[in-house]
Parts: sequence; structure tokens; C-alpha cells
Amino acid sequence: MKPAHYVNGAFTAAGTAFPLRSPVDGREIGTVPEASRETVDEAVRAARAAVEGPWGRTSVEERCAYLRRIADGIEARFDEFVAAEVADTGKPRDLAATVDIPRAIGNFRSYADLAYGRPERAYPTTVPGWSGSGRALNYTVRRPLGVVAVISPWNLPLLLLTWKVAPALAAGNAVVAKPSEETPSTATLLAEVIDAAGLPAGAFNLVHGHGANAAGEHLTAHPGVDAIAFTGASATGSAIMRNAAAHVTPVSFELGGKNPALVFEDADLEEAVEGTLRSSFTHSGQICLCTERVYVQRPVYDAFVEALAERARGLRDYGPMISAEHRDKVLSYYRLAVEEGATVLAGGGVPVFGDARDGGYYVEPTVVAGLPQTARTVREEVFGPICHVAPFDDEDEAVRLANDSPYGLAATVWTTDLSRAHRVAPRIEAGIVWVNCWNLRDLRTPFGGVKASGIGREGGEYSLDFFSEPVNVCVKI
Ligand SMILES: NC(=O)c1ccc[n+]([C@@H]2O[C@H](COP(=O)([O-])OP(=O)(O)OC[C@H]3O[C@@H](n4cnc5c(N)ncnc54)[C@H](O)[C@@H]3O)[C@@H](O)[C@H]2O)c1
Ligand SMILES: O=C/C=C/C=C(\O)C(=O)O
Repeated sequence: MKPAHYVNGAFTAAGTAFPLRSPVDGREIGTVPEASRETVDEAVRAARAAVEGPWGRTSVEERCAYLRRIADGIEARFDEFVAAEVADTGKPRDLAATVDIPRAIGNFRSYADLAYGRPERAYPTTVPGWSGSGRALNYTVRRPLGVVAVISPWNLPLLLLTWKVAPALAAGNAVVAKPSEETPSTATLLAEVIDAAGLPAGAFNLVHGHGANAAGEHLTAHPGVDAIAFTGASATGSAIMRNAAAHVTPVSFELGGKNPALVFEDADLEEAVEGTLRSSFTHSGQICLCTERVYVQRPVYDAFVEALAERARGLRDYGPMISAEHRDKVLSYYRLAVEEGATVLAGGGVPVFGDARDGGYYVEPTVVAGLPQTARTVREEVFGPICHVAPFDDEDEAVRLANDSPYGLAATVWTTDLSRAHRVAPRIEAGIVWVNCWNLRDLRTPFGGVKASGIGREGGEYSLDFFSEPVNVCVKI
């Protein structure tokens, strides 16, 4: 699989090639073309021609049929997509095969169903004293935004790319997508599937490359872009927002997190330990929803922390960090935690496998304790397999600790007290709160964060709302 741009219905490798490395052992596994400003401009122009031409003339039924064909196309090449996602990210194969690729298929199918069945409102109006009958009919229709820029990250490459592309296309927009420079492969396969599905040229375009001062920025600063849907770091969101400001371009942002877990004394402790192990260390902590702060009610603190640390020390089949740079960033936080006075209860360094993986970007699953809320380790997103544990005494303190963060994306609450669950969850400053579970997903629900974790919501109607403009039509009767 050789990563390539897909512009106006044609594949091209135009641009300077940069290396693609395996996070498992550091080997070069391919090269990726860096899209120039001209290539990005060509993609935006192709998208504009499509949305003002054949793609703009499609009905919602036709677009939903295309989405179903794309889903079928991914399914038909399932193993290729799994292999490509594993090669780029180093994640365990079962994770790609049970989460990443099935969810990409699900993204297209769920939006095909939702967009097709979506009703709009109408209001029979009577305005006493208005000339004539004083009656009118108000109804709402939705127009696509036009050309949408989609910028996606490296942790769930196909899942998060398609989470935006599917609703954007369903709503009738043309898309220019720029995946992470770290993970170009499944995006290229997606372009092949979309090409085979027969969408009009320019409806979907794909450009590869880096972000700042490169393809990503060329795209988000392009005057021909009508909206930006971005998932990535909060700092990147700020940079993109500055570019978007010049043209007042609407943005949808899914950004960073520093997600808390609250474990109450009445929790099912084994369930809470198992759930927190998953929420902290799945994909080696490289999921925006992962837990990096754990607060445990004092009576069960010692038992919980000992069990979590022991389970973390026992983890074996975990993947690497995405790059040497990210590995170094995570290890710098491991060192920082100790410098700030933390006690390391599990991990804290680099595993030794005695095989090719020692050339990769692995770090140990890590549990630390003993830091104040003001510590950088407790306030800043690491985006790796580390969580900090601390005790609390009562509900109000638990909520205060959870909310004491610049982020507000997701949280987990572990308690068997139903009333407590319903009291605490709505008080947490987050977009998503799971009770006695983690990352249990219904694609119709709102997904996104508050504060530095994002702007807007994705998922279900929320995405279709972002990717279209309501127009109210009032007809005097
Ligand atoms: N909230 C969510 O749903 C969610 C999901 C996944 C990851 N994330 C966040 O993403 C981060 C990790 O992913 P990452 O390292 O790929 O993030 P990143 O912000 O470094 O890069 C994300 C994407 O933005 C591009 N980019 C970078 N700088 C840019 C710029 N100035 N202009 C335009 N594009 C630019 C990159 O090339 C990449 O495609 C973490 O902070 C994580 O929390 C959030
Ligand atoms: O990595 C951060 C975002 C994850 C999103 C999902 O897992 C999802 O949409 O189900």
C-alpha cells in the first residue's frame, strides 16, 4: 500500500516524499507525499466544482446509497484495512479488527440511515391582522455548507476520519481530508473505496502531509473552505482557529483531554479496577477518552490502588507510542512526575522485550501517586499510558477535583448507588460521563468536550447539524 493523494478523482504522489516508520521497531515501511500548497488548492477547487456541479445535484437518497456502498467497500477489504492500520499505528491487531475498522463501516452505515430518515420541521402560521388571510406556512430545509476541510489525528486514524467524512458527505458537502502524517495508509485505502463507489470526481479529496506551515495549514487557511472539522491537540485547535478567523470559517473541534475517574467506596471494586485499567491503558493511553486522573474515596483507596498497580504491572500485549517524538514526550512526563514528587506504583520507564520491539517506541504502563492538583503531571495531557491516583472524602470534593482541570472531555464514575450516579454525573464538566462503564458508544449520542477539550458535538444529528445550514422558508398562503 503506497500512500497517495486523491484529487478530483485521480490518485497522485505529487510532492516531496517523507518516510513512514513502524512504531513497533522504527523501520522505514514506506514514504508519503507531502501535498504542496498548489495540490491543496487543486483539491479545494475540485471540491468546489463538485459541490456546484454533479455532487451538489445529488438527492439525499443517492448520497445515502453512496455511503452504504462505501461501507460495503471497506467491509470487502476488511483485512487490508486492519493490516494497514496496524502497520501505521503498531496497535494490537484485535483492537484494529474490533474497534477501528468496524466503527469506520458503522460510521458510514449509521449516517446513511440517519440522513435518509431525518425529518424537518414545518409551522402553519397565523398572524392576526396580517394583510390577506394572515396565514403562512413556515418550513425548514437544510443546505450543505459547501467545501469542508477534515483534519484528523493518528490515534484512531480511520475511525476518526470517517466519523467526519460520512456525515459531511451525507449532508451534501464536498470534502478535502488531511489525515495525520503518521498514519496515511487507511486514508488512502478509503480513497480507493470511495473511487470504486463511483462518487463524482471532487466529492471526496485526500491530501497527505504535515500540519503547521504545510498541507494542514494550507487547507485550513484556504479561502475556499467553508467549514473545518478538526480532531487533535488543543494547541493545534487554537492555531487552526486563528486561521479560520480570517474568513469567519465555522469550526468543529474535538480536542485534548485529562479525563478523571471517580471511584466511590460503594463501587464494585473489581469492576472499577478492571474498568480503570481499560480506560487508562487501552491503545497505550493514546485515546482522547482515556483516564489520566483517578480519584478514589479514602476507605477503598489503598485496596483499589494496590489492585490497579498490580494489574498495570502485569500488562503485556500493549502497543507502542506512535512515534519516537511522542515516546520521548511521554517519557519526559514520567521524569517530570518524579521530579514533582510522585511515587511510582507501576511502570515509569521503557520495557525490555529482547526482540525487535526494543527498536520501537514502547513505554511501560504507569501508575503514579502523591502529587497535588497543581502538579503539571495532573494538569497537562500526556496522551500516553499513565494515570495519577489520589484520594477524596466526599461527593462534593470528588466533583471539585474532577472539574479542577483546563479540560472537560470525558469522565467515568464507579458507584453502585443509583442516586449518587445521577447526582454526580451531570455535575461533571465534561461532554461524556460513563457510569460503571467506559467507551460504551451509541453513535446517535452527542460526542465532544467543553473548555479546552473542544467546540461543538459530533455524533448523530449533531454532526448533520454542523455540516448543514437550516433555511427557514415562509410562504404566505
Ligand atoms: N477529542 C477527540 O475526539 C480526540 C480524538 C483523538 C485525539 N485527540 C487529541 O489529539 C491529540 C493527539 O493527536 P495528534 O498528535 O495527531 O494531534 P495534532 O494536533 O498534533 O495533529 C492532528 C492533525 O492536525 C494536523 N495539524 C497539526 N498542526 C496543524 C496546523 N497548524 N494546521 C492544520 N493542521 C494541523 C496534523 O497534521 C494532524 O493531521 C491529543 O491531544 C488528543 O487528545 C482528541
Ligand atoms: O481518541 C479520541 C476519540 C475517540 C472516539 C471514539 O472512540 C468514538 O467516537 O467512539
